[in-house]
Amino acid sequence: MKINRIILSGGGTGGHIYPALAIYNRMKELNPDLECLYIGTDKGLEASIVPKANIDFKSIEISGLKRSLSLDNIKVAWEMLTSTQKAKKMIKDFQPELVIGTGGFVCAPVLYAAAQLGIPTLIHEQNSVAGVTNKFLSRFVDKVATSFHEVENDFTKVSHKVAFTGNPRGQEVTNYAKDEHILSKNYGFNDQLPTVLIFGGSRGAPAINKAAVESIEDFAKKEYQVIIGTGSVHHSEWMNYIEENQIKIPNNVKIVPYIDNMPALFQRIDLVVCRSGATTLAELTTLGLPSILIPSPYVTNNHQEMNAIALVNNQAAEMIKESQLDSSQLVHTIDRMILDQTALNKMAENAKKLGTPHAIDDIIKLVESI
Ligand SMILES: CC(=O)N[C@H]1[C@@H](OP(=O)(O)OP(=O)(O)OC[C@H]2O[C@@H](n3ccc(=O)[nH]c3=O)[C@H](O)[C@@H]2O)O[C@H](CO)[C@@H](O)[C@@H]1O
Repeated sequence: MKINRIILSGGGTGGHIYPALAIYNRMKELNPDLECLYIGTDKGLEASIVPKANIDFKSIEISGLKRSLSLDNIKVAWEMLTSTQKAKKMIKDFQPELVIGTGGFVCAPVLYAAAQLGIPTLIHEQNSVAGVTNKFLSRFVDKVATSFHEVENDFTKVSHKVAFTGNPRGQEVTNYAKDEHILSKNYGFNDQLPTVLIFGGSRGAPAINKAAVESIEDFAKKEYQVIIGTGSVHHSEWMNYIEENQIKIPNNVKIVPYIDNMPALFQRIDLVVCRSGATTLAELTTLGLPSILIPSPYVTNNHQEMNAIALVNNQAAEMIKESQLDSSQLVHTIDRMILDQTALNKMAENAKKLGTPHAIDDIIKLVESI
């Protein structure tokens, strides 16, 4: 079956956006005539990530539904009404054959409008606990693709629509050719030395940034190199901190706001220190990358800790809780892991067993079954 026109929606954070782009990239590879419109909000990361991927981007306005009773929800209900009308117009103008949503509030009006117009719809849930938007939409869409079997508990009333596929980003990251010189070209590093990548999800994590920045003077004495991705909004704050505290950044440490080419960089990384957002974990597992996971304690139902535990239980990662994180704990754990190549290889192997290298193809099959 050839699909020539699709609308994608998903937003707020990278964890919702990159899976949508991964599906698009594969569908475009299979059908070069594919045309795509991405609907997001101007406030989410999609407003910068999607145009960079050369995909047409249109925005609507919608904020998050509060889980508790709140006057703000009246505003959200009003926005939902008006943005559904706006989304309907965009959908009628674009005439898609399929609409896919990958989570985040913006999907609610877009997928709801598409379902009302009778256009085939699919949503993808990345987490082990379903997001509010996906739970709401599951009643109206045709198919619900999942990445954890545990999430089926959140979709019991629509179990006939649910299918496990894994996270599309897992399949996408395996398609990148290895660039042996990416470390020297992009970071001025030695291409031969072990390299650690520290980042806190797509928006950055203050606690991880703090521990990493406070470790810089220790990192200076090490035989490995460290890239710290602070998250765009936090970068200037930490660079000011470094200047005010007269911390000298050594040659084996590089601090950047955001990494645009993560799949390419991952190929040359030996150990990752990061949050345990579901899309990041799909990448780490499919590539077989050892990691130290520091779950965000600020997410719905503590789902990042559950995500992390799934890896830890399979000896595919180590976990440090944010409450126990400081620079000495961080440096000590990195040292212990990076100096033990055999244990690192074993962890990589265990991680790979949890990967989802066929996720997109499984989603495409699911679409074809609608
Ligand atoms: C605080 C919060 O609500 N986090 C949620 C959000 O996280 P978040 O958006 O951080 O999601 P993930 O960790 O799942 O994915 C981040 C994505 O951004 C990429 N990346 C990150 C940093 C960078 O510099 N460059 C870059 O490309 C990663 O490679 C990955 O593809 O969505 C995830 C998927 O629904 C959830 O599991 C997380 O709990």
